[in-house]
Amino acid sequence: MAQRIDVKDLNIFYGSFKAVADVNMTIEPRSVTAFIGPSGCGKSTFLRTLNRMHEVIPGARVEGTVAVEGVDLYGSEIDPVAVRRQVGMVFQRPNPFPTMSIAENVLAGIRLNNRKMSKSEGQDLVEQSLRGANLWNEVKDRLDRPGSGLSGGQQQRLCIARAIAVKPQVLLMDEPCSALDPISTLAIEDLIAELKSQYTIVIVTHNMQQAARVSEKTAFFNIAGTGQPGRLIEIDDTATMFSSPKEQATEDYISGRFG
Ligand SMILES: Nc1ncnc2c1ncn2[C@@H]1O[C@H](COP(=O)(O)OP(=O)(O)OP(=O)(O)O)[C@@H](O)[C@H]1O
Repeated sequence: MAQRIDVKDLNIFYGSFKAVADVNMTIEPRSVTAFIGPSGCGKSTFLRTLNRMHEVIPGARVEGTVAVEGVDLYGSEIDPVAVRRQVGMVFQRPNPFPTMSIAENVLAGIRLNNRKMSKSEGQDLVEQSLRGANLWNEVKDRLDRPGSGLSGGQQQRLCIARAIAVKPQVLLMDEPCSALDPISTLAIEDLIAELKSQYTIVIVTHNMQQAARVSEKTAFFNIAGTGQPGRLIEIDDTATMFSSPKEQATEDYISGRFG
């Protein structure tokens, strides 16, 4: 199911402000790629262009291409809704639908996509997705209770279950652990390690140890100054990035000298 992403000459705008300039990168399937860099360098903005969430913001647009398995997501014949089904997203704050039950939350993405399924098919998918998100054992006896009654870490795993229920090829995660305690963070990191055998995973994180723990590749973004666009400085194997990066700016950031 995992797919490769090729980004070419990507420039990202909010109105006339160029927020990110000239990104070229390949994101490998069945692996985790981490985006790191100082605040405002455009990590989240870039992440949102990988499933066309960026253009939901009025005035926001991109130039360049984002190809998933060779197909440009921004091609004129491409339906953005289909893109978001293929490329799922998990956000910083767990955001289950508060009035829906745990089971309904898992199926919410399917329902939005208007897919009809029988009750037993729905039940199977709920179980399969919750198992996939390492949450089944904790919630199997209260599937009809509100998703908002779970702990923060459980809610985030519920959101991951909701994302994988639509069977995406790619999972984008924007600081998925920043609102979680260390134990829940570990649970999510373990889950990411399991999911990467099936999905292409991209994670934005401020936590350098987390990038080192979970990812195969790390991309460092930087910004030259206020009002300047963010740029990709380098992307390499995570072990190399954290031991012998090619660029001085990467070394300075990783060693905590700035950012
Ligand atoms: N909705 C928006 N409208 C206009 N400008 C925006 C919008 N969202 C982000 N920006 C700007 O785009 C630039 C990149 O922001 P972005 O949030 O992508 O950075 P980031 O690296 O993810 O930062 P952080 O680590 O603080 O989350 C910033 O200058 C930001 O102010």
